[in-house]
This record gives sequence, C-alpha cells and structure tokens, in this order.
Amino acid sequence: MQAEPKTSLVGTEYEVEVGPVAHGGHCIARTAEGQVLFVRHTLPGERVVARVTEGEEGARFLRADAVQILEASKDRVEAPCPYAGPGRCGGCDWQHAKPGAQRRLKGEVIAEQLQRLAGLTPEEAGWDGTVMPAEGDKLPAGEVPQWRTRVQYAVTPEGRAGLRRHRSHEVEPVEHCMIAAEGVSELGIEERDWTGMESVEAIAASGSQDRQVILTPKPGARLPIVELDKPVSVMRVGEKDGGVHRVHGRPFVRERADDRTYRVGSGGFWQVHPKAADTLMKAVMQGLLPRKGDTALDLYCGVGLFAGALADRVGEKGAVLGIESGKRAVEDARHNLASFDRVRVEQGKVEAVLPRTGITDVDLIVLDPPRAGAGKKTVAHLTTLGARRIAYVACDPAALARDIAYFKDGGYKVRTLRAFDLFPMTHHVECVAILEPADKGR
Ligand SMILES: C[S@@+](CC[C@H](N)C(=O)[O-])C[C@H]1O[C@@H](n2cnc3c(N)ncnc32)[C@H](O)[C@@H]1O
Repeated sequence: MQAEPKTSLVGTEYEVEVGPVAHGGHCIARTAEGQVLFVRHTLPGERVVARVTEGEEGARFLRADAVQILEASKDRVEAPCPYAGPGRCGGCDWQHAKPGAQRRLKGEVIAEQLQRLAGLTPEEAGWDGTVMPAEGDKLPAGEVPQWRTRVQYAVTPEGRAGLRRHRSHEVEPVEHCMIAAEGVSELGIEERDWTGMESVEAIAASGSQDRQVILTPKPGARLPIVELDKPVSVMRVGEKDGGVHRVHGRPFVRERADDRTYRVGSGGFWQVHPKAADTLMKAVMQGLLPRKGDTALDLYCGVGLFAGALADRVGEKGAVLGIESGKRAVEDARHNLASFDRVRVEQGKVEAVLPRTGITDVDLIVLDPPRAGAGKKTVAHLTTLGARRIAYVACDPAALARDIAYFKDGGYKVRTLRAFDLFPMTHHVECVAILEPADKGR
C-alpha cells in the first residue's frame, strides 16, 4: 500500500515568539501546536510572522522566513545589502543584525554546541565566550567589511551574474556584492554577459595583485573571451573530468602569511578573509608554543600554511609532516615549503596516510579538517601519539564539539578555545582549540 503523501505547509504563516539562535543562521520558534520552526531573517526575542519555506505536516521541523516583524529586537538594523531578505540572496544570514550582535549569536551557537556535544561549559573549554572580529573589521554603523576574496557567482538563464538563493538553485542577480573584497568588485564580473556559463568564480589574492576567474561552462557551451576591468588569469572547469584547467595566465595565485609567500593553485584551499590566514596561524602558534627540535604534524595541510609556520619555529633539528588529500594542493605545499629540508608532505586522506607512516610519537599536532571534522577513528589515533599540545582549527563548531568529545575519550582536554569572526554577515565562525593531555594541570 502506498503511503499517503503528507500535506505541504509551504506558504503557511504562523505568528510566533522567536526563541534562541540555532546553528545554521536561524532561530528557533514553535507553532501553537508545538511544531519546531527554524526561522531565518529574525533575531531572538522578536515576535514575527513566519512563512514556511520547507516542510510538511508532522515533520520534525519546518523551515520558515520571518516576513513581518511585529516586535523587533534592539539588535535589529535595516539590512545594508539590497539583496538580503526572505527569498533573496542566500549568501548572508545576519545582514539584519548589528555587528556586535552577530558575534554574540555566533558565540551562543559555539557555547550550545560545546555543551550539547562535548558536555563543556565555556569555562571548562578555557574560553571567555567572545568571538573576536578580524583586524580592521570594526567599522562605523552601516559600513560592511569587504572581506570575500573568493566569490562564486552563479549565472541566470539570461547570462547575468548573481548569487544563489538560500537552499535553492535559483539565482538572485546582483549588481554589487557588499561583502566582496575590493579586488573582486574591481573585476566588474557583475556587469558582463556570462551566457553559456554555469558559474564564474572570482579570486582576488590578498597577498599579491594576482586575480583569477574560474569558468564553469554549461555542457557544450563555448568559452567566452574574458575581458574584465583588471588583468586576470583564466581557468576553466573541464566538462568531462571536473578538473580545473588553464586557459591563460598563471594557474595559481600568490598569498602571504607569516612573512612567507604561498602559491595556491586553482581549486586549492586558502582562507577567504584577507586577515584569516595570519589570525589563525598566530592563534595556533600562541597555543602550541613550538620549541626548537620539536616534531610536528600538519593534518589537512592545504598548501602548507601551518607547516610553514611550524617549520620556521622547530628549526633544523625539528621536523614537520603535512598530510593533504588534494593532489594539486600537495604540489603547491611541496613548492611552498621547498626551502625546508625537514618538511615532508604526503598526499592522501589523513585516515589512510597517517597509519601508514608508522609514526608513534610527535610533540605537536595541528589539524584543520573540512566541515565534517576529523571523526572518531582519526581522533582516537591522534590521542595515541603522545603530543604535548594539539591545535584544532575548526570552521564548524558542531564538528569541533563532536571531535573534542572523542579527544576527551582519548585522554585529552581543551586547554583554551578562541573564536574569530572571519565571515562577517554570515553564520560561519572559525575556532581554534588547544588541547593537551588531561592529566596536565591548567
Ligand atoms: C579547511 S582546509 C585547511 C587547509 C590549510 N590548513 C589552510 O589553512 O590553508 C581543509 C583541507 O583538507 C583537505 N582534506 C579534506 N579531506 C581530507 C582528508 N580526509 N584527508 C586529508 N586532507 C583532506 C582539503 O583538500 C583542504 O585542503
């Protein structure tokens, strides 16, 4: 017998009191019947009319947008971006919140994840509860930091560049993205016709004048001649192999951190906020306190940001091993770290490569995994290596909290935690946790 289709509630409106913030850029509310709503475009304590955007009767939760604000929070501001709002651009979650309130909301999310998934209060995690803005991001009211050095534009059927709507393939055409770095805006991507393209990624390095666009053509489409307002190198994503191929110019951009230049090939990872690489590198080094002669691991090392900083500090008698799955990122890391004799970079997944290395003890570990985190097996392995300190760089506080719980099982505790707002206007936040053996006093 076929199950009865459930009745969609999309479009239904509820007047609700808005409760606390939840991970993902929304707040929690309940309908009169007790059904949970994840409401965007609102703030804790507000009374709003929430219109359902996803979900059906009896679902565990519904998603909704606040379409009318009946009682506004004192943290609310008029969104500075004309493309923000219900049904519009999905790039920013907190355009309608004061900058200080955005950081408070991110702090509340971190605290909630730590408590729920790792059983830790902020004090137990050695965290003062604050989320620090990046240097230079505290701006007069109404001004928005222009921090996005990499912007992935989608293209409308008419060939206009835009940004995707929230949880949708639809494109919101934009004439100017407020959070895009000046180097991206200067290219004039939004003014060009991109007919035939699926997407156009713009990269403006912050450590050099390098500019690059990566085109993803629709199947069978011809590449346009790219004439932008500034010189750029051009890459394309291959229709068959999905790889990034050079059309003209350098196949990489040059970034700077810790007074070192890093080559970052197309498709390779580099932090998006211009201050992020240095901010995180400093937080990691201040937490680890490397000594001459130390041995260290840089896991999920990308093009070698932390391995380079560690190599400088552990000196000629020390050694650093980086592990990274991306082939091109490994080539870049080897190039970037070629001046160090005692730095090695292995290609492959950490979970496969680390056991194969046969390493049984190290002094220090940095891990900077993707959003899913490192996971139980990898964390369990790391806790057997006897590291004096471990720095965990996390772009997702939920994955961080889950992995901290695994570290706890393996005899490690969090010594300090710091949080940085490296993604203003969005719900994203970056944390650096420093762990050490639990039997060591604070
Ligand atoms: C958040 S980035 C960090 C890169 C680098 N630490 C930095 O700050 O520039 C995560 C990196 O992990 C790599 N990666 C993802 N899954 C991996 C895995 N299972 N094993 C090794 N590397 C992985 C990605 O290619 C990416 O370069």
